[in-house]
Amino acid sequence: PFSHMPNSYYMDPSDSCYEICHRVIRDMTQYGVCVLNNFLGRERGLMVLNEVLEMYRSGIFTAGQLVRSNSATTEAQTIRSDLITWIDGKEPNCTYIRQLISQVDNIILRANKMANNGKMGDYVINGRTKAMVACYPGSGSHYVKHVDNPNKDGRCITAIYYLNLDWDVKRCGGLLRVFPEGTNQVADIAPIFDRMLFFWSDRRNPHEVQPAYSTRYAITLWYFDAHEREEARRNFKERGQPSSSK
Ligand SMILES: Cn1c(O)c(C(=O)NCC(=O)O)c(=O)c2ccccc21
Ligand SMILES: [Mn+2]
Repeated sequence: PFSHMPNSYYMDPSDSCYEICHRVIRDMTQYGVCVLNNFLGRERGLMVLNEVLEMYRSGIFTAGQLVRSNSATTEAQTIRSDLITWIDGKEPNCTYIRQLISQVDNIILRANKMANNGKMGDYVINGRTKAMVACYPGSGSHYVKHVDNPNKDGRCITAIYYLNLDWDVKRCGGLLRVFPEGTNQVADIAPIFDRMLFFWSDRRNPHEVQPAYSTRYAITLWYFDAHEREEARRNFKERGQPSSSK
């Protein structure tokens, strides 16, 4: 639960898209963070989980940045040990992941239109990255405190879908701790099964993944703001760097 933020919202299959979008707009506008529980419902959530487990078993995940030896000392300092793979959802055996992605697209794009004069947080959302499927293999794997988009690369909303059945933070760790800018209070979000999380990707929401002691899966999408993205691509061109394809 959030000390200064909304309690996460328990979705119900009868919820209309309007109600959900309204909730997203309200929480993002007021807190910059929004949590929706029971996002797909147990059955479809399990189908997404099975597709991710199958992908993991097939070995297509690549190590994040496993270790970077710390020159000052001999032992290799593990800076993050996540395993990731990028998918667009059209791959074989990704039917349910594809449905999840289009469900999130639906909500984000409609919420963006519904918000006052077609903007949510003054953004005009016109695209997103591929889906990043991430696995923390347990044994203390973690992700240091960071900002997803510190330098205006165009990403405005981070959307994370968690897949972890029976996740107990006391036993398994893996808590997402968000440090919202401008307050000394934190938002602790457990990566529990069928939970959907949205937050502004910029410096308003530094966050960390605390050490995980069980295998921890999540699927992340980053949504682009049209103007910021266009500006970022222009800057890349001027600096002669190919604008990233994502
Ligand atoms: C694996 N992983 C991440 O888990 C997060 C992240 O913030 N995750 C939050 C979470 O899983 O709750 C990231 O932001 C991230 C960024 C680039 C590459 C990999 C990344
Ligand atoms: Mn992040």
